[in-house]
Formats: sequence, structure tokens, C-alpha cells
Amino acid sequence: MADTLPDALGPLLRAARQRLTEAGVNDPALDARLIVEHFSATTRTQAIADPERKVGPDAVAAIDAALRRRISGEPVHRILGYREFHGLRLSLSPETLEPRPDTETLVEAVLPFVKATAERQGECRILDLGTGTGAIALALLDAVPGAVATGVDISQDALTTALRNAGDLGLAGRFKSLQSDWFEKVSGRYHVIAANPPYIPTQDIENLQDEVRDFDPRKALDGGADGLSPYRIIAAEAAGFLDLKGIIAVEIGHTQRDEVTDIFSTAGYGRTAVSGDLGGNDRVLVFEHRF
Ligand SMILES: C[S@@+](CC[C@H](N)C(=O)[O-])C[C@H]1O[C@@H](n2cnc3c(N)ncnc32)[C@H](O)[C@@H]1O
Repeated sequence: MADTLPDALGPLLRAARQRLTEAGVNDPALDARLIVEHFSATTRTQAIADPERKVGPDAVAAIDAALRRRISGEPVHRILGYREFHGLRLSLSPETLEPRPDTETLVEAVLPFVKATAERQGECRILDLGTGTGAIALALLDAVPGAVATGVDISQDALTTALRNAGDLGLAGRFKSLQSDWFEKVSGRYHVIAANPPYIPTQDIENLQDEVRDFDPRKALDGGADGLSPYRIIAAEAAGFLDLKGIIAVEIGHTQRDEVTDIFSTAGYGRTAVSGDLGGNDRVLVFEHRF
């Protein structure tokens, strides 16, 4: 049984950090801060300016429970129930991937095109395939008032969460959700087709970090035998849904640049950009169709 937690904010933070450190959690200071701030509804500034501030017994109990979950291996954002993406707070649910900072690379890669299209044509239509929390679509809608987006997912749970996120962010009027197996139920033409599809080869899933394998949904990870199945489907079918001057942007695994480029080249696309993530890995490819 762990020690009882103190009820003053500063000592509570220190005790939380110590518990996570002793348990070997990866980034104990950050996770302790996120948990304490969230469940005590306090801010970093309050912890610094008023460390003796009292935290109520219900909040201390919630922090205690959250620390136990973290120590048993649950990712901190699953415990909090949300994650920040491109400056937006996105709620998570069992069938949504936790949006990752690497995926912000995709948002940045297409943002100038989305802005320019919206300015030129008064509207930019975005199709976000495998939308999950709605991360990509909602980040683009938030940045470009002239954009509208359809978020497609096979998971109804994910779409419910994406719609909730759109509502919470005041973007519901420009975001539609569609349950579909990739393009199966999609109609219309889009200036941007964006996708962060599942791209882990099936046999590699068992070797992923525990936090990913055990808490991110399998449907969001498993890209088939070689990890490339979704790219083949998207490349084969996208032309029917892409505006004449539209672009496709896909996130990739860091070793998949050449294979994914070949898949799109064979389907009639030319690659116009490769973007690296924060770690310097190839992370996003952008294509246009050679109609
Ligand atoms: C890697 S996650 C990406 C989620 C989100 N776009 C992000 O970047 O955080 C892939 C998403 O594709 C969805 N998905 C998997 N297979 C699908 C299919 N056949 N048709 C549509 N969506 C699919 C999953 O449910 C999951 O939400």
C-alpha cells in the first residue's frame, strides 16, 4: 500500500513525482504534474505561487487512483481522457488512437495548400480518412475558417468522439462524420485527402511498446501483413474523390517512404513533398494526380 498523499498542492506534487519515479515511469515529473493539475483542477502557476493551497479529499483520492493506473502501465493521456494536438484539446475514447505530435507534421504539410485553396475558391474541402479523434481534420478547420471536412472512420466509437471534439471546439458546423470502410460510402470531390492510416505490419504489433500495444486500438495500428494495405486501397481509389488540382497527404512509418511512393506512383500519382517529423524521420508524403 502506497503512503497517504499530502493535501497541500506543492507537497502533493512532490509525493506524486516520487511515487512515479520509484515505479520507474518514463517521465515522472511531467506525468505527476499532468495528473495533479487535472484532478485537482489547478494550474502550474498556482503550484508555484501557492504551494500550501489545500486540495480536497475527493481530488486527492482521484490523484491516488490515477497514479496507480499510471504505475500499472496505462498511458497518462488515457488516464486524463484527452490529449493536446496542434494546440487543441481532444477527448479520447477506447477506439481512438492517441493523436501523436508526429501527425502535426501532416497538418503543417497541407496547411499552406488548404489556406491558399480556401482563399482562392472560398472553400477547401478536406477528407480525413481514418479520422480517429478528428485530429487532422479539426486542426485544419481550426486554422482555416474557409475549410470544411468530412472525417471517415470504420469505428463508430471514434466518430462519436470526433463529433464531440468538433462540438467542444466550436467546429461542428464545418465537420461531418461518416462511417465507412475507407472510400466505400464516400461521395463528392475533395481538395485535400489526408490519411494517417494504420501502418504497422501485423506481426510487429506484439513487439510495440506496452503502452501502444495495450492501449491504442488494434484497428488504428494494424496495416496488414506488410503494413501497407491501407495505402494500396487509398492509392487505388482516391482519384474518384480528388479534385482535379487536389492533393493527397499520408503519414507513413519511418521506413516506408519508398514503398508508399511506389504504390502511389503505380496508381498515377507524383510525389510533391516529403516532410520530416521532429525526430528527423520521413513522416509525411504529399502526392498529386497526373490526370
Ligand atoms: C493511425 S489511426 C489515426 C487516427 C487519427 N487520424 C490520428 O492521426 O490521430 C488510424 C484510424 O483509421 C481507422 N481505420 C482503420 N481501418 C479503417 C478502414 N478500413 N476504414 C476507415 N477507417 C479505418 C482507425 O479506426 C483509426 O481511427
